Amino acid sequence: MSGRVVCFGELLLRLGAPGRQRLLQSPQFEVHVGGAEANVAVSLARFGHEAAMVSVVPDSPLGDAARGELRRHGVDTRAILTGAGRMGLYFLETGAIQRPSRVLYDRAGSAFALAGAAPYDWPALLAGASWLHLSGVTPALGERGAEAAIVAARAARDAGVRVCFDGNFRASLWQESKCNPAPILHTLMSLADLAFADHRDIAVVLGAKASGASSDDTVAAARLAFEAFPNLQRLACTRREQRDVDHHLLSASLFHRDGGVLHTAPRELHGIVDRIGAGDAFAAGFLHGLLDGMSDEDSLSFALAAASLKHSVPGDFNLVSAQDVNDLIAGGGFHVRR
Ligand SMILES: O=C(O)C(=O)C[C@H](O)[C@H](O)COP(=O)(O)O
Repeated sequence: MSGRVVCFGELLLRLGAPGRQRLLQSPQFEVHVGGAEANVAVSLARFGHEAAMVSVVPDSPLGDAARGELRRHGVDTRAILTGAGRMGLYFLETGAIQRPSRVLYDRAGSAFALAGAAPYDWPALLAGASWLHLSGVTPALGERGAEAAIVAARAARDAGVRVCFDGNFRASLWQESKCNPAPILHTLMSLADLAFADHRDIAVVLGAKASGASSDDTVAAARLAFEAFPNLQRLACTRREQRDVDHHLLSASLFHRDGGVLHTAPRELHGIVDRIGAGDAFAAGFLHGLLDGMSDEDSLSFALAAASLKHSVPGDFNLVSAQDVNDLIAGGGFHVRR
């Protein structure tokens, strides 16, 4: 069992300070293409699925390069349109010892944010799709982004295409947008069949009702989400415990509308190379499980292993195959494979 997955969101360029340097400590940046939903599209394509990206980039060498990078990884890029505006950027400074990593967005006025809902012919784009994937990043770009995300999710529901929504709460973007996230995210969650959200995302949407849910009480937050959102069938999240900047424990939970709850054992991640994109790798891993007809337990285990492997790969994309993930699950060890 497989199916086409349509991912909708902004393509970004990441400009990362090399190694563990501070931003602009030296005159170089390492450039990677990213963006939450594009990261999911690349993972799914690498896992063997038909993944299409729907977006708008500027008609410029930067937009062309970003589109080309997705195509190189097997994503269907025919619905990456061009429009007026700039390329969205983010700057990354990777932390070390007691200095945390920092992301600085520079994406106001991007072609994607300016485009709003207008350019997309959703019935055509969704034809033959089994899922639409989108995230809380798009509505955080401002009123036009919020409208675009809601129109896309409604079109998917109207077309009988399941909606996968990743909360991806970005406080700095919401602040800049001057919009109130709660009602917009509430609408999007109400359209989703599958959501990636933890107790903090749920508290943003449901306010005081869920804010009592501590990190030990994601179960209660999930219950509130199922009450509030009748279309929601499954809710998944990761939990990260940081031992130090390069040593984390990553585990995952899955909640099902029928009351089923699954928690994985933590995976221990030492010597982290790059954690950005691990949440997107998790979402793609879980979707892969569902598309391949795996049980919820196996899908969750695959998703966690995929997210864990992302920590070993520089850049936003999780450049691993389903075989790499299955090898990790099988406990293949760390000998050089020859
Ligand atoms: O698209 C955006 O606005 C982004 O922030 C791009 C980020 O590279 C990914 O979304 C990473 O997110 P995680 O998987 O949670 O680490």
